Amino acid sequence: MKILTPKQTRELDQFTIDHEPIASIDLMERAAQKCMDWIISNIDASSYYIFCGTGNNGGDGLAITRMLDPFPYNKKAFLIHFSDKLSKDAKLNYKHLKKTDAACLSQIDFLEDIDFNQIEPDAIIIDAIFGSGLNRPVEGLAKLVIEKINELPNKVISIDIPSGLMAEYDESYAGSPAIIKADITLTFQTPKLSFLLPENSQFVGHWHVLDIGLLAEYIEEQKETHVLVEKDYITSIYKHRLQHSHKGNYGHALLIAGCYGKMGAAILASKGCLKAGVGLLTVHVPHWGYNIIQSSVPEAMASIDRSEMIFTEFPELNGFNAIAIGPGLNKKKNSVVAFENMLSKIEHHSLVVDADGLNILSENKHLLNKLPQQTILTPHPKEFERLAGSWKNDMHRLKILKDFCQQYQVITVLKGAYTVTCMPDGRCYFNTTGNPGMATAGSGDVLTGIILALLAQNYPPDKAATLAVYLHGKAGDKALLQESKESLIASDIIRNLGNAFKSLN
Ligand SMILES: NC(=O)C1=CN([C@@H]2O[C@H](COP(=O)(O)OP(=O)(O)OC[C@H]3O[C@@H](n4cnc5c(N)ncnc54)[C@H](O)[C@@H]3O)[C@@H](O)[C@H]2O)[C@@H](O)CC1
Ligand SMILES: [K+]
Repeated sequence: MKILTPKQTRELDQFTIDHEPIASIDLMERAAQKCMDWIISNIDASSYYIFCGTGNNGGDGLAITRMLDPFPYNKKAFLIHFSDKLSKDAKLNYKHLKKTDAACLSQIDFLEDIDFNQIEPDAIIIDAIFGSGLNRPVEGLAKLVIEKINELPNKVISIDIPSGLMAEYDESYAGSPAIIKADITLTFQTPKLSFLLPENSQFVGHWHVLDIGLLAEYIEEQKETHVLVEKDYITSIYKHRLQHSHKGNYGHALLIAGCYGKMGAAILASKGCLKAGVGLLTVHVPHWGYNIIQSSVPEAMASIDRSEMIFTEFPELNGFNAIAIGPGLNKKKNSVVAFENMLSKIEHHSLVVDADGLNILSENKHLLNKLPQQTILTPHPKEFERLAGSWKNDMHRLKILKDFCQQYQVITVLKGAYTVTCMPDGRCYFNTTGNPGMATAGSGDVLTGIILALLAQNYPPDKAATLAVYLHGKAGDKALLQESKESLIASDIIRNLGNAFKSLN
């Protein structure tokens, strides 16, 4: 699903109004009705307090209040009068509500006009103060109201976007205190980019996309800049296996991993790679790790380094079509030299760099310029900070990520909730699978193995990265059927990769 910018969202509204065609007031009615349908089916409460702004988001809130009328609920709507200029459709809905139930409607000019004590703790607050039209931090009366709502124990449902949160913002917006902390956000047609940034999960709560019938035709024409990766996208890139195929069809991968004391990382990455369908796997390990890898992963072939303890050389690369380097490696000088030598020998191979491979890059930045185009880097946020510098907020981090990928023409998988895969042209793909149980030792090594396997099977690097991230998360979700978030370990992710693949059929 494409994520639209605020400008595109406005254009999409207008496109629908012009081409469906539909009057804007009827579109607002449709949006409010979708919210009502969701609320009636999912919420069990007897009182609703609806806080409305003066723009179209407020118009939605006023329409929802009217739609509550046939139901036996207590309801009260507050028009937060931070501007004299009501939008045209908010004004119409204001008049309409006044006719239906004038008693439930109050205009609020001062914070004291609201008796917050009357709001029962189990009542639902509907937040329709600001939507996607917000273009600066909230101040004055609206700020006071938002702060007061955040102090209440009530469940809050935000319409379209928590009031005070911008759909997109720059680094200067960090730390704005007046943002509604919603439990649920009902957003229209596509999610907003800010929903996908970790720092905003405290505001957005659980979000649901409501289809209000805005025209897909417009969305299809828009360039993919930010994409939410869901099953439909993944099934469109997943290649089914042919009946008459053999292991030679699925590539030969080289994994360079492990050192004295860190062979587990090499084992986990190897198993992830094999379970993700690679034809053949060779693991290059220090001499010391030979027995370990042979006995733990009998399906893999071993290439032995002359060094007892660390990575100092690499095998002839010709026979391989994809290479991964980094899990459980180390950063010693001889390994850096071997890594640099290997980079100069890479021709047609796809490359993944993880863990200590990334640390080598951040301590030897000149190597970044030597990475083959479309190399896939898989940092967690700390590793990314070492590679690309620090950020002021998560939106700023996204900008740094895009600049980094464009500068070095690499693909970066920045791990976390909604792991984002950024392409060399700046396109960003946000993953939707996975869970906090996967924040566990070795989880990243498994991901590296999966990416390596998909590259070896000839997936283009951008698709290999997004598909691997999705499958890795899905395997983690499947593992949660037997495990808890605490008990889940990297081996459970490997064990559930089969279920993750099956879920694509
Ligand atoms: N246009 C359409 O067709 C539809 C719009 N819908 C609703 O309309 C919303 C967008 O409405 P609007 O564009 O009217 O904007 P909002 O209702 O989000 O904001 C109201 C107005 O406040 C002003 N403003 C922005 N930041 C402010 C601040 N910090 N302090 C004070 N005033 C500020 C802006 O001029 C804006 O027009 C969506 O979020 C959605 O809820 C829905 O009804 C669906 C259909
Ligand atoms: K809102």
